[in-house]
Amino acid sequence: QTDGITIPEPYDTLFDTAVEAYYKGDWMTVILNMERALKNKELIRKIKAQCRLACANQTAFGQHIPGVGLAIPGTGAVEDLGFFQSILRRADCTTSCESAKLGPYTLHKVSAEVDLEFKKRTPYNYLQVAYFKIKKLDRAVSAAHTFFLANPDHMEMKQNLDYYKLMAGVQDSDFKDLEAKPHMAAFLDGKRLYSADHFGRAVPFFEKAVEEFFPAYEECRALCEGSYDYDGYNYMEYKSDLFQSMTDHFMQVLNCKQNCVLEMATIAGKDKPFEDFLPSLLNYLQFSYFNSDNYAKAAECAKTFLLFHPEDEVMKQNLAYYNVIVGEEKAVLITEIEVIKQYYKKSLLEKTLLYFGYEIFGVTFVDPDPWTPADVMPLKLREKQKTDRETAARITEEIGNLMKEIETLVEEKNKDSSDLATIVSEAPQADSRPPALPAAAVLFDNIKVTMTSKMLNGTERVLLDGVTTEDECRELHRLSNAAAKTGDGYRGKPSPHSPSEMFQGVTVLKALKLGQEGLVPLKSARLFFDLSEKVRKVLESSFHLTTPLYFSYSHLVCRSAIEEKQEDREDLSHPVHADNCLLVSELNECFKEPPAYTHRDFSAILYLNEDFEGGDFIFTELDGKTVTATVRPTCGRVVGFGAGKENPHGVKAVTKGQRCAIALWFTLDPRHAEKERIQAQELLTMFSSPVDAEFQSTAGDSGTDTQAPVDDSGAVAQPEGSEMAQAPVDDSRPVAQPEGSEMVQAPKEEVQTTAQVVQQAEKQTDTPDTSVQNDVVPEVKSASDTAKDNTASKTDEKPKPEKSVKAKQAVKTKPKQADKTKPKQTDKSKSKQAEKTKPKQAEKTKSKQAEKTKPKQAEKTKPKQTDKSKPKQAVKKESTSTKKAVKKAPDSKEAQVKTTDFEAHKIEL
Ligand SMILES: O=C(O)CCC(=O)C(=O)O
Ligand SMILES: [Fe+2]
Repeated sequence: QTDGITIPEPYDTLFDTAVEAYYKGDWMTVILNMERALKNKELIRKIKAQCRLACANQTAFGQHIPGVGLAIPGTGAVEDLGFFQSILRRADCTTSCESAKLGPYTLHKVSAEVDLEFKKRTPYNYLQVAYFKIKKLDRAVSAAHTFFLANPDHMEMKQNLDYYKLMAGVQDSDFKDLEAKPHMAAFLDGKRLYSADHFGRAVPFFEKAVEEFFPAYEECRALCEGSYDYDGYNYMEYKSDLFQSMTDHFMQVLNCKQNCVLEMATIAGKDKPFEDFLPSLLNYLQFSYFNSDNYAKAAECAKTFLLFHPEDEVMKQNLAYYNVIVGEEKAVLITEIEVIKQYYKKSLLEKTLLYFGYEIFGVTFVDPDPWTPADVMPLKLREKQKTDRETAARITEEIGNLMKEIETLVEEKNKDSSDLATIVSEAPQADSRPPALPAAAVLFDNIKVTMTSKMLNGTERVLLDGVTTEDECRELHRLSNAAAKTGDGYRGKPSPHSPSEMFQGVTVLKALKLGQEGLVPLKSARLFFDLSEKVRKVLESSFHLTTPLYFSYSHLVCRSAIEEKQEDREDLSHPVHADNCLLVSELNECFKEPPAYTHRDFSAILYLNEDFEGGDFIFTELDGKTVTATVRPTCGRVVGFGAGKENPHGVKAVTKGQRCAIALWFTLDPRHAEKERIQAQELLTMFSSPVDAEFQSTAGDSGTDTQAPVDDSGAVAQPEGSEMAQAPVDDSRPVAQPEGSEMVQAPKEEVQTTAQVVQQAEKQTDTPDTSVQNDVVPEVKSASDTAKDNTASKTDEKPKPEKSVKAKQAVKTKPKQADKTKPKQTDKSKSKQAEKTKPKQAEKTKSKQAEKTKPKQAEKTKPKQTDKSKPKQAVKKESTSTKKAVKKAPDSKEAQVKTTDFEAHKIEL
């Protein structure tokens, strides 16, 4: 506390306290601290923005050049000093304002990790659980809703929400977005009404959206005036002179400010901001005004829209139409909306400066707006971009040719059907390397290398065939289904990756346990164990490893298409991800840091069947979209690959039938060798001891079918390799929350020791549903491991961002989704032109003149007119308007392009 002002407590500390309390089940402390963390974060944001905006007012530079809004510091040495004087005063003002209200700068600096948690709305995930536990349902619901909006792929939260909807005492109004940005909330409300043709009712919402846009925009911009980001520079070596360093920092700030447009246009949980937000908003508003007979306002909006898109034919025609109705005299007095005009001018000027910085200093500027006139970009840059585009096109063509050559090569190679031994002996080996482990070919002579890294267009990739026999495939397929019947690692939940598929998984230890209990044939469980060992050896050999691979995790897993959920399906069965790093496809980066399983070095999938549709395995580039190779699963085929960033991969939607495979992850580091594997080995040794011989035979006889209620805990089950531990919902899901089961579900058990795992596995039969949090176990650690990284793993224990979310989102940009939310404008703009003689328009037009000349155009944007439009008239105009609509319509179809991209460079096997 200073001078009666209370300095807000840092929100990262509050967050940590809340998380700690969560694991102790101290719900009140969770709520108190998490709510305060959210409040303080917002408060700090507000204070900073207010300080900077107020100081900008107090220490504005010079006069404004009329019509441009550019400040001039003056001319001559004395005025130059005046300029710097203003700078000093501004610095004094903001620094003292901020430090008086917030304390020292470092107090509120948070790590990128914490920042990400708040961006992902993780606090609401904790709050949801805490409020649920203390029976504050309305709060739990709004927290759940708020979280889900930003994490729409979160299946657990979806289930919670579905559950809440059915609960007594929960109101529709409880489903609130607690983080809604007022302008976006108003816009979305308006858009909903608009889509339902309630134009008049949409007007106040769109108006509010415009009104709320600017304060939020200014706040966002003020927050850009932070410290210089030395990213990419060595701070110690950074030696720019006064003006260069001022320029560097200023360019960064200006870039950030320009990008506020995108922040304003971002909708929680959507991967792409709303395109061309402000002009689109004006477009919606003009048409809503038109339909509410407010032609002057419609004209004002149309005029303002034309600032951004002066060549837009439809809007020009609309404006002409409105002008006629309003009357030319009044029409000339209608001007663009002032605040938007200023915005436009300022933004253009900023772009000019940024392009200057780009051209002269090489500070990259990617224009966030689609409306910038071409000549704002300096000629040289334009030419450079043109050459770059041409080069890119040429490279694409060359790659295409190369691919063809490769394909021919592949065909030829396949003819030779080279076996592993040849490949191994051909492979270049560094002289200094110790001799490779024994070649798998020596051990297993039926195995063929079908494709090498090169053929698969990547590095550390291999495709092997003949690893198992048809009989073995069938046996393991049966095992998977038998194990699933007794309960799978996913508790009968649908796939954690796609709502259109069912997932079932079983680990080696789980299978052996089931075998021991006589619920599945022990022989099959043993086969599972043996085959995974075989793959391990083959992989060591294929990659010419000189040190052994250790198992990190093994999983027999099936994905089944849910028949009635296949229509209009656009998602993948398994979103593109990498197995040991967090893929952020937007950045073309993969971060090798927790919660990724960073110790995983190699992955292999052994396929067991092919009688299903879809389900191809794909390798992509780091963008998560460009497919570099496709593998069709088939019995006995293994795709092996390095688990890192060089191998982003995913699984295409399984649209019919069931796809089964053994997924294996390996590490080179013996310290990370899977403890469960050792347990499994011990069990196997025990089974083969004479004492158990009798038991074994009964187990074998018991067949695959059983009615016995068996725990489905899959105590060690873990979501797919790439998937990280999930949020607390997992263990607190209201559905999974019978009183008394609390102990088992306590979050602190989330990370289990091997001892616990085994104990739990042993208790299985009498605890039918103890599995709740088991499949969120990030990694089974030994007791000593757990103790060892107790401090470090504090963050590990937090609900973790789902690793593949980003990749998922990137892949998900689907045409249909875009369509769903589309206003009918695209259709409308098509139809308008054709609509010349429409009854509605005739009715609406107030003057004869108007009727004669304008109706068609205004009508263009009308909903539902498509049907009515006259074929002949439509033909010619429609083609142009369609194009335009695609470009300018608020929800453009651009997303479609992505899906096509996704198929690029595909090599089918
Ligand atoms: O099943 C497959 O083909 C791949 C699965 C995968 O990539 C994973 O589980 O990490
Ligand atoms: Fe994977």
